[in-house]
Amino acid sequence: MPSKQSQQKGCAPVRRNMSKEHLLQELEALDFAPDREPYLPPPSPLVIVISGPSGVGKDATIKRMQELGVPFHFVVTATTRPRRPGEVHGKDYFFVSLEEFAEMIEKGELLEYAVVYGDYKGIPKQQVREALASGKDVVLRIDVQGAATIRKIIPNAIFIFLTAESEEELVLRLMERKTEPPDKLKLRIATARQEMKRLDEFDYVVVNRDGALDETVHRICAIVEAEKCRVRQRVIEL
Ligand SMILES: Nc1ncnc2c1ncn2[C@@H]1O[C@H](COP(=O)(O)OP(=O)(O)OP(=O)(O)O)[C@@H](O)[C@H]1O
Ligand SMILES: Nc1nc2c(ncn2[C@@H]2O[C@H](COP(=O)(O)O)[C@@H](O)[C@H]2O)c(=O)[nH]1
Repeated sequence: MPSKQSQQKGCAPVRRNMSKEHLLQELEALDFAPDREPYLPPPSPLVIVISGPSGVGKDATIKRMQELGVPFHFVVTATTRPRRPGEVHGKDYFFVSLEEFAEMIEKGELLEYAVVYGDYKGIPKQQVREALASGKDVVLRIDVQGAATIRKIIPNAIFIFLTAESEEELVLRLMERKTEPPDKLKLRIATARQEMKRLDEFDYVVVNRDGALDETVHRICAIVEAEKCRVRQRVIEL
């Protein structure tokens, strides 16, 4: 820690009292022109996969990130699942018919697709490409089997596993959400048990604690920030 005296004398930052223009003029007088190019290129856009069992809070987390103005493109996936009350076409999902989904598969428009709890779900390839081309980070919200597929296609993506603190907490969240009848809810819990065993396939795990959504968002942002400071950037090729 420098003493007060050294801060006042020798260590005071030079530029505080002089304009950049003035300093550049001084350099010019010395016949020295520093390179104006930035030392580093801007960090590469990232693909961030947010996965984990049904009901852990993937959607709630992403929505909160959007509310807080975290910059990223959320990929709206396509599904044959019937729309739930309050869900918006083009915002939560692209709700399509079975025939439309089959056509998307046939035309090669989906980066990944799977049957999730009896309905088709898939990631529109073009959306991911366009967002990355515009320099935006891309967030994919998918189930654990989908994350495994994406790891094969985009090995340099960041894989974040979101979990609740316990199975009990997960069940309570799903029950409170009231979106599934009891038999379907049981299937989601049974699937969650299997999915928890695949934690090892992920790069990061974040516990979405009860009532602590902002803490979850903070952790995810911290992961992304750290990734942007990597010396060897993750390069995404699609
Ligand atoms: N940290 C939290 N504390 C309390 N409740 C939460 C928390 N995070 C999410 N929830 C609630 O839990 C329920 C499930 O959350 P959400 O729908 O986001 O889960 P999900 O992982 O996206 O589920 P699915 O995979 O089925 O789409 C919602 O009612 C949500 O408001
Ligand atoms: N493999 C994929 N999983 C997806 C995709 N879009 C959403 N999901 C996941 O499905 C489950 C169930 O979602 P719900 O809205 O019916 O509750 C959940 O884990 C989603 O993240 C996708 O394109 N591919």
